[in-house]
Amino acid sequence: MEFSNSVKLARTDTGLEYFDVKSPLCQAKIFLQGAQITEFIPTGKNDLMWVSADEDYQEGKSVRGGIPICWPWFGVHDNADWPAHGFARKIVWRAEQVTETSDAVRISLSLPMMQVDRQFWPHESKLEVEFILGEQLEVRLTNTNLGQTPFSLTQALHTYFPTSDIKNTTVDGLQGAKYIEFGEGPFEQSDKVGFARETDMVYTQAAPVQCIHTPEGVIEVGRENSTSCVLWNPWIEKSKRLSNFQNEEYLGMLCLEAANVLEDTVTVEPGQSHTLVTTVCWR
Ligand SMILES: O=P(O)(O)OC[C@H]1O[C@H](O)[C@H](O)[C@@H](O)[C@@H]1O
Repeated sequence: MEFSNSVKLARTDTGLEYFDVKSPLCQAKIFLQGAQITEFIPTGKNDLMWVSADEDYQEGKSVRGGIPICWPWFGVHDNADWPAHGFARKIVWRAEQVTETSDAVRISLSLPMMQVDRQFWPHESKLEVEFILGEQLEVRLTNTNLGQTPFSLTQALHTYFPTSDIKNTTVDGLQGAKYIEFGEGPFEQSDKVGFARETDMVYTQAAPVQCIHTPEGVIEVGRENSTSCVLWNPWIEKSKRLSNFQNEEYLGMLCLEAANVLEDTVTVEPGQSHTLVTTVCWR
C-alpha cells in the first residue's frame, strides 16, 4: 500500500508490518508493532539506529534495537510479574496519518486502548507518537488525559545507537547531572562518560542535549519535556543473558534514552497532555 511518494507499507517475512520510507532526505523503517522505528538513515550518512544481527522480528516481541517505546512504566515494575518497560512496545499500534512536505515525512500512530489490559492501565487516556523524518529524526510521544482524575506514569524512548567501538566512544553533556546506578546513589557526573564495564545509569537533572562521540562521528541527542535520561551498555556478562543479542554485540552499541523517570515522573491532569520529545542527528 502506498501512502505518499516516499512512504509505503511493507511486511517482513515473519509477517510484521512496517512503514518503509524512502524520501529525498532520508530512509526509515517504522514497525506498527510497538510503533518502533528501527532504521533512520539521513541521505548520504550512516544509519543512526542500531539493531541486533540476531533480531528475528517476531509477533509479540519488541525488536532489539531502534527505539522501543517504554510505557506506561520504565524498567521493572514494583509488581515483578508485570512486563519490564510496560506493554506498549509489544502491541500493534494504529496508523493514524502520513503526510509529506519538502522538509519532512510525518507519520503518526496511536496505541489502541481497546487492546490494553485495564489491570495495567485503568485510566481514560490517549497515547500517540509522531515521527518527523527529515534531515534529522524527531519523535514526539504524547499522553492525553481523557478522564476525570490525574494519572502518573514513567516512560522512555529507548534509543539504540551504533558505534564501531564502544571502548572509543564517549558521551558528553551529562556533566553536573545526578545519577542512580544499580539502585545506588545519587552520584554526580563529573566528566564525560566512557565505557569499560556494564553501564546502567539513570540520570536526573540532565541538560537537554548530549553528544555521543563515536569513531564514525558525533551523534547529537536532544530531549524536550524530559529532565531524565538513561545510559546503558550491557557489557560482557549481561549480553549473554539478553534475548536477540549476540554475545559480542555490546562492543558496537549503546542506549541513550530520553525518559521521564524518578523525580521526573509525569503527572497528567484531566484534559491536559504531555509530550516527550527526542531529536537525533549526525552533527
Ligand atoms: O532487555 P530489555 O527489557 O529490553 O531492557 C534493556 C535495558 O533497558 C534499560 O536500558 C534498562 O536500564 C536496563 O536495565 C535494561 O537491561
